[in-house]
Amino acid sequence: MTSPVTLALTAGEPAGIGPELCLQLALEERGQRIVVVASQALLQARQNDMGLSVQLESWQPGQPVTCDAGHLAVMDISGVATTSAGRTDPGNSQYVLDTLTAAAQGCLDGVFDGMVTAPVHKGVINEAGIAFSGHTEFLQEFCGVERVVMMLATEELRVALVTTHLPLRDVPGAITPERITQVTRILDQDLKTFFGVAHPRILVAGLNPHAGEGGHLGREEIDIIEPTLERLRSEGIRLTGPLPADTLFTPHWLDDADAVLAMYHDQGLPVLKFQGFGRAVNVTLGLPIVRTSVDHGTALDLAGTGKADAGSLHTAIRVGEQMARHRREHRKPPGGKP
Ligand SMILES: NC(=O)c1ccc[n+]([C@@H]2O[C@H](COP(=O)([O-])OP(=O)(O)OC[C@H]3O[C@@H](n4cnc5c(N)ncnc54)[C@H](O)[C@@H]3O)[C@@H](O)[C@H]2O)c1
Ligand SMILES: N[C@H](C(=O)O)[C@H](O)COP(=O)(O)O
Repeated sequence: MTSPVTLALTAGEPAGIGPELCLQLALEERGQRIVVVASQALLQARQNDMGLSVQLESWQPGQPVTCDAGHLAVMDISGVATTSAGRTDPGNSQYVLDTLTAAAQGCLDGVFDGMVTAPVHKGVINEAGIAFSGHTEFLQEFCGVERVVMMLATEELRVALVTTHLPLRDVPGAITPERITQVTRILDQDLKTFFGVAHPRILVAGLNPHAGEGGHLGREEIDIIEPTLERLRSEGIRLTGPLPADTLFTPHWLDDADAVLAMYHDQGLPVLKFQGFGRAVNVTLGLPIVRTSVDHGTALDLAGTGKADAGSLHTAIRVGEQMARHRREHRKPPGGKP
């Protein structure tokens, strides 16, 4: 018998749909132990506004976690400045980061088996004078690792990225042999560790139109990507590419692949989100902790209306639990109990 998984769920941007998605989740019976890491006052204010009735239970490490419908365990984080739905406030930024820190530290300390994040608003955090480009980079720095990989996935498609939240003008300079090597090794390893893919087959996109058209539309494929892939192939990693990104996302290639490695954010993610927005998960690979997230943003236009769909949050929780169980398996001593 395996013990239940305990996941921290950060509620994200106070003005966004994160807090109400947490409350929506609390109205259901849950298979996992979920502790929402957020301001309890914020959750109470949002449920008052929306006419919801969830019993918020203050939780601290070591205490049991309720899974009952209508109840929600909350690790209270102080410092929220304003709680209005739809109206962002840079004064909330440090509080938002404090929720991430508390959840991540709890994972490192073994209090949580993993963390799931509701969306934050990158722009508002920067408006507070805090440089922040995303959970992915924040957690990379917090955990002190050199490289992590952003991967979004649906049941049918996984898309990982060589570069994450970079201005487009900075992308070509970031496509280096070192980065491609690190990202590809992490992707290959974590597909095995967390997703049960024994011998991952990875399609790699080129950077330029038509993968550079033999050097006539850019040379990154010839000078950087292909030689790097060749070295990685010699390590036994199964790579196809660099392929033209416009035709890579077709059944001809995808039917025989386990993941796509795109060179930059808007090369890969629009395809994934077109295919499965609302039921996809965002995973950070290469961390010493499990972290999953929703596929959508703060949806300020929907906050407080009750119209936000919780489909992606359900996926993020399911995949987070699956990854946490795989991590336990990998750490289990031979013959030992999980
Ligand atoms: N995981 C994260 O933290 C994360 C992910 C993506 C975007 N963001 C951030 O969110 C902010 C807003 O980004 P955006 O406007 O590009 O994207 P968005 O996902 O917030 O909104 C895009 C559209 O999708 C709708 N939508 C989003 N989530 C929905 C849901 N659960 N149910 C129904 N409809 C939903 C919105 O109403 C909007 O029309 C930005 O600051 C961005 O950086 C954060
Ligand atoms: N790139 C993500 C997306 O488009 O869904 C999103 O911005 C969230 O990224 P982080 O998990 O790094 O916050």
